[in-house]
Amino acid sequence: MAVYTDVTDEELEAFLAEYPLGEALSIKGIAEGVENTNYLLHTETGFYILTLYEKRVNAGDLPFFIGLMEHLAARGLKCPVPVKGRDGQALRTLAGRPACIVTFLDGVWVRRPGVTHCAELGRGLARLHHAGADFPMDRPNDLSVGGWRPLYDRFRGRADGIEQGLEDLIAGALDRLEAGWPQGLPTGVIHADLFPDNVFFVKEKLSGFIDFYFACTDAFAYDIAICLNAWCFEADGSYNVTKGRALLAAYDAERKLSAAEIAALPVLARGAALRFLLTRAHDLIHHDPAAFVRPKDPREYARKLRFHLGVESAAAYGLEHA
Ligand SMILES: Nc1ncnc2c1ncn2[C@@H]1O[C@H](COP(=O)(O)OP(=O)(O)O)[C@@H](O)[C@H]1O
Ligand SMILES: N[C@@H](CCOP(=O)(O)O)C(=O)O
Repeated sequence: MAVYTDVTDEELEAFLAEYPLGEALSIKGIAEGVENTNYLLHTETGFYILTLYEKRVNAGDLPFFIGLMEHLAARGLKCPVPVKGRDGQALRTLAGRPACIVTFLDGVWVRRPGVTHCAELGRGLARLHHAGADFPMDRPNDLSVGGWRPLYDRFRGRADGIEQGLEDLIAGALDRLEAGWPQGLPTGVIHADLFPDNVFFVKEKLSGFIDFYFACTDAFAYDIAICLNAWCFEADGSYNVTKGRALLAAYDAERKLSAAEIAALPVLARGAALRFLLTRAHDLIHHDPAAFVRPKDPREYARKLRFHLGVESAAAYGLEHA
């Protein structure tokens, strides 16, 4: 359960006094999520999400995340909008944590996305990339190729305890990716964590994106590679090319992929698989048994990485003109 920080009635009352939202009618901790504390807040003016940023979020990055949500929403993308207090600020402190209220998004996330959801996602992702194109701030991706080895070093020697052979898999993939990571691809704001739990749907229509706290400046095609990993594999570990085709065709119809992006897709997909394998393995090994959050399974991403290591062309992902 992702409620790391409790808020007392007095703290909430003083916090809310800074906003034109009326008094609190109820506040409930949200069990879902991993990184931050989220509350569903009901006030006299409606429902909101109150987020307290926990240790993995660098406070210096918050103006980027808050500014990005404001920017994307102003361009018509459906995402939470930070609510400003009477002083014009969206970001302040609550219970010793940086905190922000954002608007509530309707919809639910889909546990088992189908082909139609993947097409909606592809279209939505391309729109997100277009909407972020003129966002003036930069945030380097600290979880791209340059960040993987230092992360691996924090649990090197313990990977085979998760699964026999993991150490060789990671070391081999790291060497290859560091030597051949694509450069010069079209770049801009990417979400970088667009898993199904961060995309809301109403019936089969995408109703919005949440959780922009890994967003950064990086190659657009890397965001696509993250989505192929997170949306297009089945529970048995197989890649569903029909889902991949739907995602890629819908993206390409909205934002044309360049030849360089298409050629880079297999390497980017390996990198995306390694990135989530590393963070999951790290979080599992360093897991505090007293914490409520259940670590995600790194072996799922080891399987995906092995699949991508055997892919030579984006055609294998379902891209028609690869
Ligand atoms: N703007 C929002 N509107 C509606 N629900 C939200 C919103 N933001 C977060 N939530 C709820 O909170 C949960 C956790 O949010 P998330 O941003 O993924 O947390 P974390 O950053 O801790 O992973 C979501 O699954 C969703 O149920
Ligand atoms: N999507 C990541 C973990 C981050 O969790 P989120 O709740 O912030 O999306 C993974 O699956 O490893």
